[in-house]
Amino acid sequence: MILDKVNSPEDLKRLSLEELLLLAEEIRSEIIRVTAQNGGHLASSLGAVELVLALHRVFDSPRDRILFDVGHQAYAHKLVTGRKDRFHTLRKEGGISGFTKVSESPHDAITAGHASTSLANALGMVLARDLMGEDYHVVAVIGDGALTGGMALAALNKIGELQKRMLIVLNDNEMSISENVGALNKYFKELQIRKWVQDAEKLGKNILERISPQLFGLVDRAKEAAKFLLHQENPFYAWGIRYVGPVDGHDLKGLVHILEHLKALDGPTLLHVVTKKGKGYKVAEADPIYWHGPPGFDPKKPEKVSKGYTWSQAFGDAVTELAHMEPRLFVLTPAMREGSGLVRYSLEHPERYLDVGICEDVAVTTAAGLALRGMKPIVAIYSTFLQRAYDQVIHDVAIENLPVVFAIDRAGIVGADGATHHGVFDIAYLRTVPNLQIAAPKDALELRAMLKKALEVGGPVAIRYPRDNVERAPEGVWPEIAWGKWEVLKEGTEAYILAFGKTLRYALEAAGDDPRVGVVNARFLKPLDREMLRELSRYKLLTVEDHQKMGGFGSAVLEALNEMGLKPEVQILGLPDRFFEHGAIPSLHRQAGIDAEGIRKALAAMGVALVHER
Ligand SMILES: CC(=O)c1sc(CCOP(=O)(O)OP(=O)(O)O)c(C)[n+]1Cc1cnc(C)nc1N
Ligand SMILES: [Mg+2]
Repeated sequence: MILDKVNSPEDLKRLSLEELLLLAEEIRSEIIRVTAQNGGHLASSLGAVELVLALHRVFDSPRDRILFDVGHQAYAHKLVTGRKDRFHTLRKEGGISGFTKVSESPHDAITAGHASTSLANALGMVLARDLMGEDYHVVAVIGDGALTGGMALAALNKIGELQKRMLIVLNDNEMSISENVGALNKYFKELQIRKWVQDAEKLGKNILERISPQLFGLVDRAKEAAKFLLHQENPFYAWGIRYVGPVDGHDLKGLVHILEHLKALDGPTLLHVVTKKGKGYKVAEADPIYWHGPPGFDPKKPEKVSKGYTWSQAFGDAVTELAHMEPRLFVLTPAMREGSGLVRYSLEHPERYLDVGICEDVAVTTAAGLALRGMKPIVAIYSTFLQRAYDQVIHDVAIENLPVVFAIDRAGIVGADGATHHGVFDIAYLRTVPNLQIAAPKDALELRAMLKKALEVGGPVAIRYPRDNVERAPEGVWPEIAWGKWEVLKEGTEAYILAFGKTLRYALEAAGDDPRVGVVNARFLKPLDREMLRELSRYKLLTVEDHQKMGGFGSAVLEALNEMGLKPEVQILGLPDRFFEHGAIPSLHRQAGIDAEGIRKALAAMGVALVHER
């Protein structure tokens, strides 16, 4: 195998073009093999193989800095930068990350996972380079989806003004996770010379060149002039950035040629490459949405596997039904239609659905605008990505107490996507916001009850639920819920575990049938159910949450007890003050001590050693 000879990008420079082409196919097979075992971002990484090889052929990483926006398309990059022997550990606990990670390799220029960060990072690097009088290239690879993020567009504006030497490679496959959205995306389609036109052009060139080189030269110059005119209103020109393209992102030879040329240019240049998401693997090319991030699969017989009924689907089913009952309901997603369970909703209520692109800030403030004019918006958003819109939650929604509902998916540890994707800060960053209420349902029925009630509350409400399966709730059933009230699931004589969401299962498992330990579904985190808390303050209390300990639910309980002048023995279980890497959710929960075992240990330390513990 040629890949056996590649231990660093240096080795790529010694390969012939034929060997490079063979290497691309070997890399594709290795990406498919390992993603089939471990799951991962298959289609994105398959689409970037030639681009990665061309970049590492032309540039000199790690001296030159090559940044990958989101970092999920960088499996080929990992394979040619000394990690091929560890590639089988991709996304596994203790293994290599599924994204680029500075601490993992000198070739990983940024730690990524959240979109749209590469251009501002690159801007910082070129400023540092020039201030320190150093001389290296900075290349940022950004997808058409990531380019819909405000951070990226704002960075372009600054990059164009400063005119620092850097190369931006737009990897345009017309896809985000779903089909890409936005005016720029439409513009790229117009700009792109369709494959069939490119082929026709190549055919025309061959014929014309044979007939009359002069005529060919004339036609070619006319085409270039037309393209130049076409590009004049090119937004990148407005941003002061040299635009080159669109070029075929799978033509390895052509990419190497053009990158060699662009490498010599000064100022900022954007090379627009057109790729096929899932390139080289038929099922992924045919359905880049499913194969964006499949769980494991049989590489010989790749089939879609059902992940079971999830909280996301329970949410999607609930809002789809709700929208028939509430004509002012409007659902927004920042580029996570599938992940947030909104495919059915988007088909049944297209006029009250909006995918804003990868810009959570725009999603939240657009919801504010909708609420100001009488609509009832729901922002469907992952906990980790809501971090991108914290000021918008405060400034545009909470201050005026607007009726916006935040359906916060992936709340808690999420597993293989690791530290950049765990949703473990939202309680802390939301509970300090006045007017905003926070709830966490124990099952799909309670989720339906909370969503329906939240639309009537009249102010902002955040409802958080985990990345997990859940038992389906019957359609058409809308139970009532005592808003703000906790629920005792099991009585106890000595201690009570206050839990919600996913940790409730651990609490019930830990308490078992021991009469001394009660379990409370503390489903309202703000406001807390102070009346029940006062009653329970006669017992020892153990709070448990799938969230950072600092600033979380347990902190809120302590603050409330303090304000009420109550001093029961309280222990808080939550994630310690560090980042959790990628790994299996149960294993990470065990490490954090928030699973049934951790709860039993904490109770034993409080003098309540459970019956089967004796
Ligand atoms: C991995 C992940 O979380 C991805 S990959 C991806 C699509 C990126 O599209 P792009 O065109 O940039 O790349 P492509 O896959 O090669 O087409 C999204 C929306 N997400 C979720 C997401 C949402 N919001 C933010 C701020 N960051 C991320 N990463
Ligand atoms: Mg894309």
